[in-house]
Amino acid sequence: MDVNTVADLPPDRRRALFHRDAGIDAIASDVADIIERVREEGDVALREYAEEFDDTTVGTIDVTDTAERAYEEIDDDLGEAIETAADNIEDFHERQLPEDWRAAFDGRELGRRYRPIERVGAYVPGGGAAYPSSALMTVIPATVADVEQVAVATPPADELSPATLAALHVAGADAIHQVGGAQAIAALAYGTETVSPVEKIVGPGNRWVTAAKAAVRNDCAIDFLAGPSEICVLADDSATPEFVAADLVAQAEHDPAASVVAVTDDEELAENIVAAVDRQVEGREREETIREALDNDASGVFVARSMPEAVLFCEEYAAEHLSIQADDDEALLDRISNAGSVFLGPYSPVAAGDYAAGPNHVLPTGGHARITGGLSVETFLRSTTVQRLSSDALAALGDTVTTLAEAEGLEAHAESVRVRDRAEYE
Ligand SMILES: NC(=O)c1ccc[n+]([C@@H]2O[C@H](COP(=O)([O-])OP(=O)(O)OC[C@H]3O[C@@H](n4cnc5c(N)ncnc54)[C@H](O)[C@@H]3O)[C@@H](O)[C@H]2O)c1
Ligand SMILES: N[C@H](CO)Cc1c[nH]c[nH+]1
Ligand SMILES: [Zn+2]
Repeated sequence: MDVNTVADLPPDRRRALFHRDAGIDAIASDVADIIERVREEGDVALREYAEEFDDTTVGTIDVTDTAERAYEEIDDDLGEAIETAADNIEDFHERQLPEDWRAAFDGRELGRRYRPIERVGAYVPGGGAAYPSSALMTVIPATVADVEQVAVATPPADELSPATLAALHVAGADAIHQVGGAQAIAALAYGTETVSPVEKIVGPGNRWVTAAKAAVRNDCAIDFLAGPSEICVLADDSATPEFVAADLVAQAEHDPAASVVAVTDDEELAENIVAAVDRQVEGREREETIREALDNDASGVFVARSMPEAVLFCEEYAAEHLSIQADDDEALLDRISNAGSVFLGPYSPVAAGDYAAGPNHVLPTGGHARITGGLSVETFLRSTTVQRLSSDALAALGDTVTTLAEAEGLEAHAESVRVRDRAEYE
């Protein structure tokens, strides 16, 4: 991990940072082949890919009935942690449920109503580490939205993670399939003998999962691209280097393709963050993954000439997670628009939000925070508008509609209004 000056960043480094893609584009054609094979060969392909990519032989793909037992058998401490996290996530997401509404607009009765999508697929990662937290983060908002069928795909293993299965039980998953990577996304999008196709796929994953979501999105809705993890820490001289470093190392631990950056106006702090990172990485269980992530071109510590310049850097980077560790964090927050989730102050480590604070940890990566927020109850709802016009309200609007219809050359549209103005139909 190196220290760089924001003002002197060469164009290729700016591209690596601000147009980062975590290696997703490079595997698009391999992913297309995997998807094609799953569409042609169904479960046979899923089993063969499990041997090839997950190094395991899959017996039954549908493992739904193992979740309850896993929940009963896990340690009490783990069970309690899952329940506490689940309660906090549920509380936060219940606040997001929108109300149907109707209102009068000059005689026009207009409104909006919300209904859940019927069949949703949730991807719960599990290649390098098990992700019971992602089980809670994907399935709970779907159940809060009242989705009828939530089908989960999670990578196969000789022994599936009991914590993930237990979390899926607590969250209320309806079906659980052991299938991972691009093949899981293909199975959820198009169906196989065992996996029923869904209407929308949600959830995070590595670059294989993310590239596959991008590839199927014309045939099956997706939430957004939630790929290898990212963090940007915006810090001033009040920040504690050990805290900043710990947050960078934590997100680096997810994936060699993770992007972890810190930006500050204080050169000494930048040097101290790098030194603290070095101290913290040494001897870590996932040291190799962390080092690769820290050393990739989309990671680094950056020195800006001022805090406004540091804020601009954050806006351009558009992080999945933005941590603000600075004196006037609320004033800095006011100037930020592009971030999946913002963590304010020294005692709000991203890891708290990853697991248990309540907000969703499935968040847009690769700069997609410029255009979308993270997973929410709304992700699982579709809205329908409703309109009722009285004859007076239609009469009041008639000239506007017919004039615009004629301007568009759509005479039948105009006539469908005029016909209602004739006495014989009353
Ligand atoms: N953005 C978010 O909201 C968010 C949230 C949680 C986790 N994540 C990310 O999820 C990811 C989890 O990654 P993971 O790898 O542990 O689990 P994963 O479940 O995402 O991926 C594992 C699967 O990848 C496939 N795969 C691996 N190597 C392959 C290859 N060479 N060719 C084809 N397929 C291959 C395998 O099929 C395997 O089942 C990390 O990148 C983490 O940062 C993101
Ligand atoms: N930081 C991840 C999102 O990028 C979420 C997570 C799950 N477990 C630990 N962390
Ligand atoms: Zn994390």
